[in-house]
Amino acid sequence: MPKPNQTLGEFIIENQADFPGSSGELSRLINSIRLAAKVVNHEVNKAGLVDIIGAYGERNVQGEEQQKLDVMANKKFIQTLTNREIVCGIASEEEDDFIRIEGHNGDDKNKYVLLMDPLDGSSNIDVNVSVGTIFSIYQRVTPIGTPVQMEDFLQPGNKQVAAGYIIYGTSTMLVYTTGHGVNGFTLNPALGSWYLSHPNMKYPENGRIYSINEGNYVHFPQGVKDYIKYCQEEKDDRPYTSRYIGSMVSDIHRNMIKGGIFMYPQFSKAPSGKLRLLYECNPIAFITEQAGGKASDGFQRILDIVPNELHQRSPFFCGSKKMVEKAENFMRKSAERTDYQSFSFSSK
Ligand SMILES: O=P(O)(O)OC[C@H]1O[C@](O)(COP(=O)(O)O)[C@@H](O)[C@@H]1O
Ligand SMILES: [Mg+2]
Ligand SMILES: [Mg+2]
Repeated sequence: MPKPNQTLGEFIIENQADFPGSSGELSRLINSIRLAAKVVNHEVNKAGLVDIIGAYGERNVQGEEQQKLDVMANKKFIQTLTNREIVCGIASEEEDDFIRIEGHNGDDKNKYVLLMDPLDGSSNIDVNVSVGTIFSIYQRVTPIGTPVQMEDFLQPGNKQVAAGYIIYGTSTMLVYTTGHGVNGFTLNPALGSWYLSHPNMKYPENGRIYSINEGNYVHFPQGVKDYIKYCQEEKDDRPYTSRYIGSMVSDIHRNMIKGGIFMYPQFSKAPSGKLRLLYECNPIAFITEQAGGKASDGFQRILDIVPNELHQRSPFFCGSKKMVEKAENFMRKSAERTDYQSFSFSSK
């Protein structure tokens, strides 16, 4: 049972017991992430003082303008994990292809791959609003000792062995799961140590916060419009409160503590949604389910989606179980109506 104010280092050692016979490689990997997060936190906190905000001048594989902090965070995580020879491969939002990480003897001795969104909420960097880092860890499926392959990364989310996020906000927190519940650690900047501040995090089953970029309203599927109307209706415990930070990690973190739903659906300008399945939706969905919440693409469980591309996108509905179920009902009903209308139109 987690002890309040336990340090992350102590917690990792103590929870090694969750993995009888394990090599300790996953613990060392979490430890490396803990270190990289501190390095990035240090840079994020200086944003505005040093020349680290603004555009980097290049576009990533998704065609998005990279921010200097995107590139810095990407570099720091890759450097830290490479130096510690703790993964056999890394995939990142800021890298076109996956990176093979060889040991210093040129061997491929490690069994884990890491996928990451090094800086989440890039549009908020310059305006001093909280941003984050998201990571997802899998055991490779190709033999140890051979070069890592694309199939090691294109695994469904239900195969994750660990996932987490770091939030660089009013305080800096690392929240993660290894499939045994969700725990949150707060960095004490003076001591440089992470302390267990949020043991055993649980989503309230229901909530009163809905989180979506309503600026896209007219382009949303009818089911989403119906659900937003439902949230805004003067009835029972509604209307709900609308909150949207625009950094997914921060919106999700708030909803997990207070109860709520976060939605980034498909819409006419983004037919598959915006968020990336492998390093945004999957890790957040794993944490959400481990905290008693629910995550889907409006119809299917996110963790059961079988990926076929490294940077593929997915619609995302995530949060308190009852709220996500309600939103899914509206999506299903409107889909049935559309099917009926297209059927009745086609049969005429
Ligand atoms: O500005 P929009 O379209 O609402 O998008 C905001 C969403 O995009 C993101 O910023 C995408 O993540 P990145 O910043 O890592 O590219 C999410 O954090 C956020 O929820
Ligand atoms: Mg992101
Ligand atoms: Mg990003």
